[in-house]
Amino acid sequence: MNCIQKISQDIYWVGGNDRRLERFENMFPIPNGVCYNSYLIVDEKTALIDTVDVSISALFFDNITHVLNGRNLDYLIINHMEPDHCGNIEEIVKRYPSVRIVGNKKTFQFLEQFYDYDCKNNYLEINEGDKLSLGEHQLKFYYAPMVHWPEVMFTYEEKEKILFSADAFGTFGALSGNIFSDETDFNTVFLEEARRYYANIVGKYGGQVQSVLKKLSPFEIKMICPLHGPVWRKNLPFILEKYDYWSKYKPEKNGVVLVYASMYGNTENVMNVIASKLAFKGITDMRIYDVSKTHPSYIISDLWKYSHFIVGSPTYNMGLYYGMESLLRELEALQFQNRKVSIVGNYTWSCKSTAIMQEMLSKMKNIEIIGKPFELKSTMKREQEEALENLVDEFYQSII
Ligand SMILES: Cc1cc2nc3c(=O)[nH]c(=O)nc-3n(C[C@H](O)[C@H](O)[C@H](O)COP(=O)(O)O)c2cc1C
Repeated sequence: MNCIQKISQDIYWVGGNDRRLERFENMFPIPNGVCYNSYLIVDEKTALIDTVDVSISALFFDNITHVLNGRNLDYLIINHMEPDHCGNIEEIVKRYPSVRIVGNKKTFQFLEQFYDYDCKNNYLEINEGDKLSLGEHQLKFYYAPMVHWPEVMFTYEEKEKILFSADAFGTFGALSGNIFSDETDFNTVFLEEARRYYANIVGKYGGQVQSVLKKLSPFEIKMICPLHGPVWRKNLPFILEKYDYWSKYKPEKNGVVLVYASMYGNTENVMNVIASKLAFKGITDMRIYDVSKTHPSYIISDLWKYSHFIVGSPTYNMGLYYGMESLLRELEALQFQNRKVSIVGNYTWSCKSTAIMQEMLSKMKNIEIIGKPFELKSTMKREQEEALENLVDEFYQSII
């Protein structure tokens, strides 16, 4: 049974949800599932914009068949060649042998790398700014390299001023019937997941996102149709502003995330003491995470949101506790920048954690280390209280 949505007079959502998948990219937990969006434009010519993951192929073909209602599919536009959107190209060509597959040079290169099916005769290669007429609807193609793969392009529909934005402006989370973000309680249901999706998946490519935002700025956009999550129709400035902040690595909020590793609870204890002292001084809405408990994608998402953070970790095998090391490596790989941080190290016989955290953080762009790193020798002693108080003071002053 088909399950479609109309997003305008001639444009249909023919995607679907997956609430069974445990991890997106086999890495990121998705407790609220995910949706794969695909859009079908019905005009003098018909055009499908991207396909879906193979996990929902049966539903997808029910949807297309229903909307086409016996008509042929003339074009398949591939904005993004990642398998969660491309799993059905071969089946599309088998069902609609005359379909023209619209993509750029890199799209076709990737298509041939992933799939053996030879459909070269179907290719319609476009360049930046090329136009395709469907009748009343005119499509224009713009490259959006590394948002978040090199072949990515955006398709702009000129009549209704709709931007088909590939993975940009997407979010984790399945749809609950409502296709438009303004029909959802977006801030409660999706915002945290949209940030987690951005920070972890697109986060590394802030510069490229900024270039695309500049490229789009002269266009009038009435709707944004991403490949995951709800469609943006009202309140477009809200998501555009979020993207501007996220891609500039600009914190959305003055606030603190405390992240620690701890085996016996002593580093954890100091992090709690620091948070309590900051709370006493008036800092609100802090977040504390144990790297062994919380998936890094959630921690990274909050680090993207807040202006300040504190890291605490014991020494482990003359190195840094693995979970903390992995988190800091991931942040560096994501080009995380523009934050203020303080450090808490712990050890029993030879301290390495403090220096390693310092070194890893200093490799990141514009990460300012506040105060003298606070070091514990197994547990915090009374005579260290003044030093901790001083660090908290300095850290507090850097927030207000
Ligand atoms: C497997 C293992 C390796 C460790 N390696 C070191 C080390 O190389 N140097 C050191 O000084 N302490 C090392 N420690 C000790 C812890 O860093 C130390 O006890 C610390 O105080 C634990 O902090 P916590 O109470 O927050 O877990 C190691 C502990 C474990 C279990």
